[in-house]
Amino acid sequence: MLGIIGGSGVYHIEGLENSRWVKVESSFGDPSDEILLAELAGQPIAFLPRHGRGHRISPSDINFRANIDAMKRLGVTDIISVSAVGSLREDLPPGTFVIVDQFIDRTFAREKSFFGTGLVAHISMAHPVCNRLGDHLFAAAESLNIPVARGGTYLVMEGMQFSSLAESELYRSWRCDVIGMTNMPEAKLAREAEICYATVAMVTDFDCWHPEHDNVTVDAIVKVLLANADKARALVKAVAHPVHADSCAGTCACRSALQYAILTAPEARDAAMLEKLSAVAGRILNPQS
Ligand SMILES: CSC[C@H]1O[C@H](OP(=O)(O)O)[C@H](O)[C@@H]1O
Ligand SMILES: Nc1ncnc2[nH]cnc12
Repeated sequence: MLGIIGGSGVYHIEGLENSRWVKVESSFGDPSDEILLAELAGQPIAFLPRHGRGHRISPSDINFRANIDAMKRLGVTDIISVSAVGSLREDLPPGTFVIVDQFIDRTFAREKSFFGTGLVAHISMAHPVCNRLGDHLFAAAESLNIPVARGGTYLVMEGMQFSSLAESELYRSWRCDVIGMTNMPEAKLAREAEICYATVAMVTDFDCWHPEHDNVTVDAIVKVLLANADKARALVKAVAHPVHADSCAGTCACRSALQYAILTAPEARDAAMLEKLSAVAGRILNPQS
Protein backbone atom coordinates (compact mmCIF):
# COMPACT_ATOMS: atom_id res chain seq x y z
CA MET A 1 0.00 0.00 0.00
CA LEU A 2 1.11 3.55 -0.74
CA GLY A 3 1.64 5.82 2.26
CA ILE A 4 1.79 9.59 1.94
CA ILE A 5 3.37 11.79 4.60
CA GLY A 6 2.09 15.31 4.06
CA GLY A 7 4.29 18.17 5.19
CA SER A 8 3.67 21.88 5.66
CA GLY A 9 0.57 22.97 3.73
CA VAL A 10 -0.43 19.40 2.84
CA TYR A 11 -2.82 18.40 5.62
CA HIS A 12 -5.33 16.64 3.40
CA ILE A 13 -5.53 14.96 -0.01
CA GLU A 14 -8.34 15.63 -2.48
CA GLY A 15 -10.28 13.13 -4.56
CA LEU A 16 -10.29 10.40 -1.94
CA GLU A 17 -13.01 7.77 -1.71
CA ASN A 18 -14.12 5.63 1.21
CA SER A 19 -11.91 7.56 3.60
CA ARG A 20 -11.77 7.10 7.36
CA TRP A 21 -9.33 8.27 10.04
CA VAL A 22 -7.93 5.43 12.14
CA LYS A 23 -5.96 5.54 15.38
CA VAL A 24 -2.94 3.29 15.11
CA GLU A 25 -1.17 2.04 18.25
CA SER A 26 2.61 2.02 17.94
CA SER A 27 5.15 0.52 20.32
CA PHE A 28 7.13 3.77 19.92
CA GLY A 29 4.50 6.17 21.30
CA ASP A 30 1.98 8.36 19.53
CA PRO A 31 2.14 9.07 15.79
CA SER A 32 1.62 12.70 14.69
CA ASP A 33 -2.10 12.10 14.20
CA GLU A 34 -4.61 9.47 13.22
CA ILE A 35 -3.96 8.03 9.76
CA LEU A 36 -6.43 8.51 6.91
CA LEU A 37 -7.16 5.26 5.09
CA ALA A 38 -8.80 5.82 1.70
CA GLU A 39 -8.79 5.04 -2.01
CA LEU A 40 -7.05 7.35 -4.44
CA ALA A 41 -7.34 6.73 -8.19
CA GLY A 42 -8.79 3.34 -7.26
CA GLN A 43 -5.83 2.35 -5.06
CA PRO A 44 -5.69 1.98 -1.28
CA ILE A 45 -3.61 4.66 0.42
CA ALA A 46 -2.69 5.76 3.95
CA PHE A 47 -2.19 9.48 4.59
CA LEU A 48 -0.49 11.00 7.65
CA PRO A 49 -0.06 14.76 8.20
CA ARG A 50 3.53 14.94 9.52
CA HIS A 51 2.92 17.88 11.84
CA GLY A 52 -0.61 16.75 12.77
CA ARG A 53 -3.84 18.37 11.61
CA GLY A 54 -3.55 22.07 12.38
CA HIS A 55 0.30 21.87 12.25
CA ARG A 56 0.67 21.31 16.01
CA ILE A 57 4.01 19.49 16.12
CA SER A 58 7.42 21.08 15.52
CA PRO A 59 10.06 19.29 13.41
CA SER A 60 12.12 18.39 16.51
CA ASP A 61 9.07 16.99 18.33
CA ILE A 62 7.72 14.78 15.56
CA ASN A 63 7.71 11.16 16.72
CA PHE A 64 9.23 9.84 13.50
CA ARG A 65 9.59 6.32 14.90
CA ALA A 66 5.90 6.09 15.78
CA ASN A 67 4.92 7.49 12.36
CA ILE A 68 6.93 4.91 10.43
CA ASP A 69 6.03 2.05 12.79
CA ALA A 70 2.33 2.93 12.41
CA MET A 71 2.62 2.97 8.62
CA LYS A 72 4.33 -0.43 8.70
CA ARG A 73 1.60 -1.86 10.93
CA LEU A 74 -1.02 -0.74 8.39
CA GLY A 75 0.79 -2.60 5.59
CA VAL A 76 2.40 0.41 3.91
CA THR A 77 5.17 -0.68 1.52
CA ASP A 78 5.96 2.64 -0.21
CA ILE A 79 6.09 6.14 1.28
CA ILE A 80 5.99 9.42 -0.58
CA SER A 81 7.06 12.34 1.57
CA VAL A 82 5.78 15.75 0.51
CA SER A 83 7.95 18.50 1.96
CA ALA A 84 8.47 22.26 1.78
CA VAL A 85 12.12 23.22 1.30
CA GLY A 86 14.29 26.26 0.79
CA SER A 87 16.46 26.44 -2.33
CA LEU A 88 20.25 26.68 -2.13
CA ARG A 89 20.60 27.09 -5.90
CA GLU A 90 19.83 29.89 -8.33
CA ASP A 91 18.35 27.47 -10.87
CA LEU A 92 15.85 25.95 -8.39
CA PRO A 93 13.45 28.86 -7.85
CA PRO A 94 10.28 28.73 -5.72
CA GLY A 95 7.66 26.59 -7.42
CA THR A 96 10.19 23.95 -8.54
CA PHE A 97 9.70 20.37 -7.35
CA VAL A 98 12.87 18.40 -6.61
CA ILE A 99 12.86 14.61 -6.48
CA VAL A 100 15.80 14.48 -4.09
CA ASP A 101 18.17 11.51 -4.08
CA GLN A 102 20.60 12.35 -1.26
CA PHE A 103 20.47 13.77 2.25
CA ILE A 104 22.92 15.33 4.66
CA ASP A 105 21.62 14.82 8.17
CA ARG A 106 22.53 17.70 10.50
CA THR A 107 19.78 16.97 13.03
CA PHE A 108 20.88 16.20 16.57
CA ALA A 109 17.85 16.16 18.89
CA ARG A 110 15.87 13.22 17.52
CA GLU A 111 15.57 9.46 17.98
CA LYS A 112 17.15 8.15 14.78
CA SER A 113 16.84 4.37 14.95
CA PHE A 114 14.40 1.65 15.91
CA PHE A 115 17.39 -0.43 16.99
CA GLY A 116 19.79 0.00 19.93
CA THR A 117 21.28 -1.81 22.90
CA GLY A 118 19.77 -5.28 23.02
CA LEU A 119 19.22 -5.42 19.28
CA VAL A 120 21.95 -3.77 17.22
CA ALA A 121 21.55 -3.30 13.47
CA HIS A 122 23.42 -1.25 10.88
CA ILE A 123 21.69 -0.62 7.56
CA SER A 124 23.15 0.99 4.44
CA MET A 125 22.13 4.59 3.75
CA ALA A 126 24.44 4.99 0.76
CA HIS A 127 21.42 5.54 -1.46
CA PRO A 128 18.79 6.82 0.97
CA VAL A 129 15.94 7.22 -1.51
CA CYS A 130 14.11 4.54 -3.48
CA ASN A 131 15.17 5.10 -7.08
CA ARG A 132 12.14 3.23 -8.39
CA LEU A 133 9.70 5.51 -6.53
CA GLY A 134 11.76 8.54 -7.59
CA ASP A 135 11.37 7.52 -11.23
CA HIS A 136 7.58 7.28 -10.85
CA LEU A 137 7.44 10.71 -9.23
CA PHE A 138 9.64 12.32 -11.87
CA ALA A 139 7.66 10.81 -14.77
CA ALA A 140 4.35 11.91 -13.23
CA ALA A 141 5.60 15.45 -12.53
CA GLU A 142 6.80 15.80 -16.12
CA SER A 143 3.48 14.53 -17.47
CA LEU A 144 1.69 17.18 -15.37
CA ASN A 145 4.05 19.93 -16.64
CA ILE A 146 5.29 20.63 -13.13
CA PRO A 147 8.78 22.22 -13.16
CA VAL A 148 10.82 19.35 -11.70
CA ALA A 149 14.45 18.40 -11.13
CA ARG A 150 15.52 14.73 -10.87
CA GLY A 151 18.09 14.41 -8.12
CA GLY A 152 19.38 16.79 -5.51
CA THR A 153 20.82 16.83 -2.01
CA TYR A 154 18.51 17.87 0.85
CA LEU A 155 20.28 19.29 3.90
CA VAL A 156 18.26 18.42 6.99
CA MET A 157 18.73 21.00 9.76
CA GLU A 158 17.42 20.75 13.31
CA GLY A 159 15.54 24.08 13.40
CA MET A 160 13.22 25.41 14.51
CA GLN A 161 14.87 28.69 13.58
CA PHE A 162 15.90 29.11 9.95
CA SER A 163 19.63 29.19 9.08
CA SER A 164 22.07 32.02 9.52
CA LEU A 165 23.67 33.39 6.35
CA ALA A 166 26.97 31.70 7.26
CA GLU A 167 25.19 28.33 7.62
CA SER A 168 23.32 28.80 4.35
CA GLU A 169 26.60 29.62 2.55
CA LEU A 170 28.28 26.62 4.22
CA TYR A 171 25.60 24.25 2.89
CA ARG A 172 25.92 25.85 -0.56
CA SER A 173 29.68 25.25 -0.45
CA TRP A 174 28.86 21.60 0.31
CA ARG A 175 26.87 21.60 -2.93
CA CYS A 176 23.57 20.93 -1.18
CA ASP A 177 20.55 21.83 -3.30
CA VAL A 178 17.66 22.27 -0.87
CA ILE A 179 17.17 22.66 2.86
CA GLY A 180 14.44 21.54 5.25
CA MET A 181 13.89 20.23 8.76
CA THR A 182 12.00 16.97 8.50
CA ASN A 183 13.23 14.28 6.13
CA MET A 184 15.74 12.89 8.59
CA PRO A 185 15.45 10.65 10.46
CA GLU A 186 12.25 9.85 8.54
CA ALA A 187 14.16 8.39 5.56
CA LYS A 188 16.50 6.38 7.82
CA LEU A 189 13.59 4.89 9.74
CA ALA A 190 11.69 4.01 6.57
CA ARG A 191 14.78 2.15 5.34
CA GLU A 192 15.11 0.31 8.68
CA ALA A 193 11.45 -0.66 8.32
CA GLU A 194 12.15 -1.91 4.76
CA ILE A 195 9.67 0.60 3.32
CA CYS A 196 10.52 2.24 -0.03
CA TYR A 197 10.77 6.02 0.52
CA ALA A 198 11.01 9.02 -1.81
CA THR A 199 10.55 12.75 -1.35
CA VAL A 200 8.87 15.44 -3.39
CA ALA A 201 10.59 18.59 -2.16
CA MET A 202 8.60 21.70 -3.07
CA VAL A 203 10.81 24.78 -3.21
CA THR A 204 9.17 27.66 -1.34
CA ASP A 205 12.02 30.19 -0.90
CA PHE A 206 15.72 31.00 -1.39
CA ASP A 207 16.51 30.62 2.32
CA CYS A 208 18.67 33.67 3.21
CA TRP A 209 21.65 33.56 0.84
CA HIS A 210 20.21 35.17 -2.30
CA PRO A 211 21.15 38.85 -2.61
CA GLU A 212 18.06 39.65 -4.67
CA HIS A 213 15.48 37.85 -2.54
CA ASP A 214 14.21 38.53 0.95
CA ASN A 215 15.29 36.24 3.76
CA VAL A 216 12.89 33.35 4.27
CA THR A 217 9.78 33.91 6.40
CA VAL A 218 6.85 31.64 7.19
CA ASP A 219 4.56 34.12 5.48
CA ALA A 220 6.47 33.83 2.19
CA ILE A 221 6.61 30.03 2.49
CA VAL A 222 2.86 29.75 3.03
CA LYS A 223 2.08 31.90 -0.03
CA VAL A 224 4.13 29.64 -2.30
CA LEU A 225 2.83 26.51 -0.58
CA LEU A 226 -0.78 27.42 -1.18
CA ALA A 227 0.00 27.85 -4.87
CA ASN A 228 1.83 24.50 -4.96
CA ALA A 229 -0.26 22.24 -2.76
CA ASP A 230 -2.73 21.49 -5.57
CA LYS A 231 0.14 20.44 -7.84
CA ALA A 232 1.47 18.19 -5.07
CA ARG A 233 -1.95 16.59 -4.66
CA ALA A 234 -2.25 16.04 -8.45
CA LEU A 235 1.21 14.46 -8.44
CA VAL A 236 0.36 12.06 -5.65
CA LYS A 237 -2.84 11.09 -7.43
CA ALA A 238 -0.96 10.49 -10.69
CA VAL A 239 1.55 8.10 -9.08
CA ALA A 240 -0.96 6.08 -7.04
CA HIS A 241 -1.73 3.62 -9.83
CA PRO A 242 1.79 3.22 -11.30
CA VAL A 243 3.28 2.66 -7.84
CA HIS A 244 0.63 0.06 -7.04
CA ALA A 245 1.04 -1.71 -10.38
CA ASP A 246 4.86 -1.77 -10.39
CA SER A 247 5.89 -5.39 -10.74
CA CYS A 248 9.50 -4.58 -9.75
CA ALA A 249 8.44 -3.39 -6.30
CA GLY A 250 8.70 -6.84 -4.72
CA THR A 251 12.38 -7.13 -5.65
CA CYS A 252 13.33 -3.58 -4.68
CA ALA A 253 16.48 -3.54 -2.50
CA CYS A 254 14.75 -1.25 0.07
CA ARG A 255 12.48 -4.18 0.95
CA SER A 256 15.39 -6.32 2.17
CA ALA A 257 17.46 -3.63 3.90
CA LEU A 258 17.63 -5.65 7.14
CA GLN A 259 18.73 -8.89 5.51
CA TYR A 260 22.33 -8.74 6.78
CA ALA A 261 22.01 -5.77 9.15
CA ILE A 262 21.41 -7.32 12.58
CA LEU A 263 24.59 -8.03 14.57
CA THR A 264 23.22 -9.13 17.92
CA ALA A 265 23.35 -12.92 18.31
CA PRO A 266 19.89 -14.54 18.63
CA GLU A 267 20.59 -15.66 22.22
CA ALA A 268 21.74 -12.13 23.22
CA ARG A 269 18.69 -10.30 21.90
CA ASP A 270 16.60 -8.32 24.38
CA ALA A 271 13.04 -9.67 24.66
CA ALA A 272 11.46 -6.22 25.11
CA MET A 273 13.27 -4.90 22.01
CA LEU A 274 12.12 -7.90 20.00
CA GLU A 275 8.54 -7.17 21.01
CA LYS A 276 8.80 -3.45 20.15
CA LEU A 277 10.30 -4.27 16.76
CA SER A 278 7.76 -6.96 15.86
CA ALA A 279 6.23 -4.84 13.07
CA VAL A 280 9.26 -2.96 11.77
CA ALA A 281 11.57 -5.99 11.67
CA GLY A 282 9.03 -8.82 11.78
CA ARG A 283 10.08 -10.19 8.39
CA ILE A 284 13.58 -10.91 9.61
CA LEU A 285 12.97 -11.52 13.34
CA ASN A 286 9.95 -13.83 13.03
CA PRO A 287 10.24 -15.28 9.52
CA GLN A 288 7.67 -18.03 10.17
CA SER A 289 4.86 -15.69 11.31
C1 LIG B 1 6.71 25.94 6.67
S1 LIG B 1 8.03 26.43 7.64
C2 LIG B 1 9.28 25.18 7.60
C3 LIG B 1 8.80 23.78 7.82
O1 LIG B 1 8.32 23.27 6.55
C4 LIG B 1 9.04 22.09 6.25
O2 LIG B 1 8.33 20.99 6.80
P1 LIG B 1 7.77 19.76 5.92
O3 LIG B 1 8.96 19.01 5.41
O4 LIG B 1 6.96 18.95 6.87
O5 LIG B 1 6.97 20.35 4.79
C5 LIG B 1 10.37 22.34 6.92
O6 LIG B 1 11.14 21.16 7.01
C6 LIG B 1 9.98 22.92 8.22
O7 LIG B 1 9.58 21.94 9.14
N1 LIG C 1 14.62 27.91 4.03
C1 LIG C 1 14.17 26.88 4.72
N2 LIG C 1 14.91 26.34 5.71
C2 LIG C 1 14.45 25.27 6.40
N3 LIG C 1 13.27 24.68 6.18
C3 LIG C 1 12.50 25.18 5.21
N4 LIG C 1 11.29 24.81 4.76
C4 LIG C 1 10.96 25.65 3.76
N5 LIG C 1 11.92 26.57 3.55
C5 LIG C 1 12.91 26.30 4.44
